[in-house]
Amino acid sequence: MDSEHDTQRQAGTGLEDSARRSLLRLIFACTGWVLCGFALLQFRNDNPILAVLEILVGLFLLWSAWNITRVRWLTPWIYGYLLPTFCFQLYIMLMPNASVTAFVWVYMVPVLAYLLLGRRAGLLLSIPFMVAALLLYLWRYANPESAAGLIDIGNAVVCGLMILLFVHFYEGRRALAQRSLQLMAETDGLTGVLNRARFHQLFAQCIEQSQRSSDAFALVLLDVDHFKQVNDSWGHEAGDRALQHLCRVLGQRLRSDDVIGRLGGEEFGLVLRNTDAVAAEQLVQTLCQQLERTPLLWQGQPLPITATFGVACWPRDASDAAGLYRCADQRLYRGKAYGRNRVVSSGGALVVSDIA
Ligand SMILES: Nc1nc2c(ncn2[C@@H]2O[C@H](COP(=O)(O)OP(=O)(O)OP(=O)(O)O)[C@@H](O)[C@H]2O)c(=O)[nH]1
Repeated sequence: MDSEHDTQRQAGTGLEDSARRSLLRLIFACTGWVLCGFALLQFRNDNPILAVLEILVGLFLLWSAWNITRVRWLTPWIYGYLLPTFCFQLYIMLMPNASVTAFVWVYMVPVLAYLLLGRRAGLLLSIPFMVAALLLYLWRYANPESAAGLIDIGNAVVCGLMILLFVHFYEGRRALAQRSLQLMAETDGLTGVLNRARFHQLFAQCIEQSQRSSDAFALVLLDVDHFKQVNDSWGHEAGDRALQHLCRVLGQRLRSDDVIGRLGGEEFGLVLRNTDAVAAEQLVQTLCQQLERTPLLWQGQPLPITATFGVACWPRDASDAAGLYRCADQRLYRGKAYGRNRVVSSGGALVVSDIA
């Protein structure tokens, strides 16, 4: 549920954050040194203004390479580098005494744009710069009257198109692979809900957000009743199907921003965002009853599945994550002790589910 939104968001931005920072550091350092080197050549080429400019920008990039791992928002730095760099490449092609080989730098445009921005933004940024570079090339250097001139144009255009095509294809496959790896790392293979580690991560994030915004939310821990008997009587495969069935039933009632995770064996956790104590108790009651009324059909026979729920509400029941977890856990085990198939949601009170 939540993991899907998260992974989709990340997969659309090119490399993951830490890899983008490392790559930017490398790019800034390389560009910084290259600019300082080229500045010396510009001095020799009688172009002191450009030389000074290149030295200043080169030094700034070397300083940025040192600091890029610490900046908070990366995207402005990426655009702040790519846009001036791509414009500068076009400007160099316009300079009267520019070398014809300055044109080759344009082939870096799709490589950098796709790696740093992902497929969509990479394509949108690459196309206008590559088209502009092609028009400049045709205007300045093209000689379509001779066969050799036509071959030059063909080389420049086809090479650019092939780089764009390969990078586009590669970035699509890479993003897909990253998304499926991330899903595997964050979800439980049997039920498809979040695994324990990811659940705890999102739970901690929810605590942090609620501390800032003072929004209420609920943590629910639940454990399938007499699950050993399900395995012993119907077999392990039926037990597996029962766990999948439970997650399906829960998932049908939860909202898309609620979190559901498997904490181990037959124990699950829910984080109900923006839900106060009253709403949480009502919802969990409904979940408990819904589960009881929806048996798993196994080999043509109804296999009853019930669970016991412990509900703890933020900020009513605790002032930190560990306290809230402990509270929900204690309520779950109190529910087990009182006979199972019920919701325990506050103090010593038991809210017994509607068992016929
Ligand atoms: N089929 C299946 N069984 C599992 C899985 N994970 C844990 N189990 C089984 O779940 C059972 C849990 O048994 P217990 O801890 O005694 O709990 P219970 O029988 O549900 O009893 P109460 O929780 O007290 O109601 C064990 O038999 C585990 O082998 C799984 O992924 N698939």
